[in-house]
Amino acid sequence: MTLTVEDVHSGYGGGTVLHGVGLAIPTGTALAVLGRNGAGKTTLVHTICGLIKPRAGRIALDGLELAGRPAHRVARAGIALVPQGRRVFASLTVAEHLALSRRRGEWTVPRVLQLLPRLQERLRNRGNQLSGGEAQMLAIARALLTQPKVLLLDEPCEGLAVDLADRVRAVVAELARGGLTVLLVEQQPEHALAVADRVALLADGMVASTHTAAQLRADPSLTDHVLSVASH
Ligand SMILES: Nc1ncnc2c1ncn2[C@@H]1O[C@H](COP(=O)(O)OP(=O)(O)OP(=O)(O)O)[C@@H](O)[C@H]1O
Repeated sequence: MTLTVEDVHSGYGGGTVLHGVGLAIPTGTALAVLGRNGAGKTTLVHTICGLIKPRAGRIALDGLELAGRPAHRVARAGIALVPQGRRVFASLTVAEHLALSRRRGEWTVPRVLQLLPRLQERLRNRGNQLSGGEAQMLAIARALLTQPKVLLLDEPCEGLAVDLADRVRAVVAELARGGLTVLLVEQQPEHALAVADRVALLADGMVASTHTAAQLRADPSLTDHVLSVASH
């Protein structure tokens, strides 16, 4: 399904963080949103999935308007979030996490374990016994078991060892190739390019520019003005 975000304004209390964000992610493609710390990336994904109510703007899934709907309604419409920091429960086992997330649909527990075989070996381990990479795999598995059409991933490779981060990115790229619509929040351009077809640069609460992966590979300096600390 195509996710469309138009002129979204959002923030906390008296402060506005997003000042008119616009994006469109066609079915089966992956868009990475790149931006510095505090640029508003998490605010954007939380606004899309209904955890923060936007002050203005439109958020639609294949034309179905979702802006302002509560998170459980947005989830039911087919948008799942893999949150920053994984958010797994310390005292629940992997098997219990999977059982709690499961909804009827094409993603079954055996299918997610096939995609993420490391979890198969950890089914009886509790959340606090998992490595960062395993917890990230579990966070992705949980999201898939809700049968999403759109997957939002907030810095999924943050804090992971290089080989595990590569594995997580490979899984996300495979999901997009399989037809999921993916929005990936990243801070490193090279990580975004490992997964995304297109990259949106977020600065000062707005999309400063959007580039194809090929354009960014050909001219890495395109990200300089939004990512370099010196320019601010
Ligand atoms: N719960 C909150 N209440 C008030 N302000 C917040 C809250 N969460 C974030 N902010 C502020 O909103 C701005 C954007 O934060 P956000 O977390 O969206 O940025 P980010 O791009 O995801 O950053 P990071 O890369 O550090 O995760 C920051 O100035 C931050 O301090």
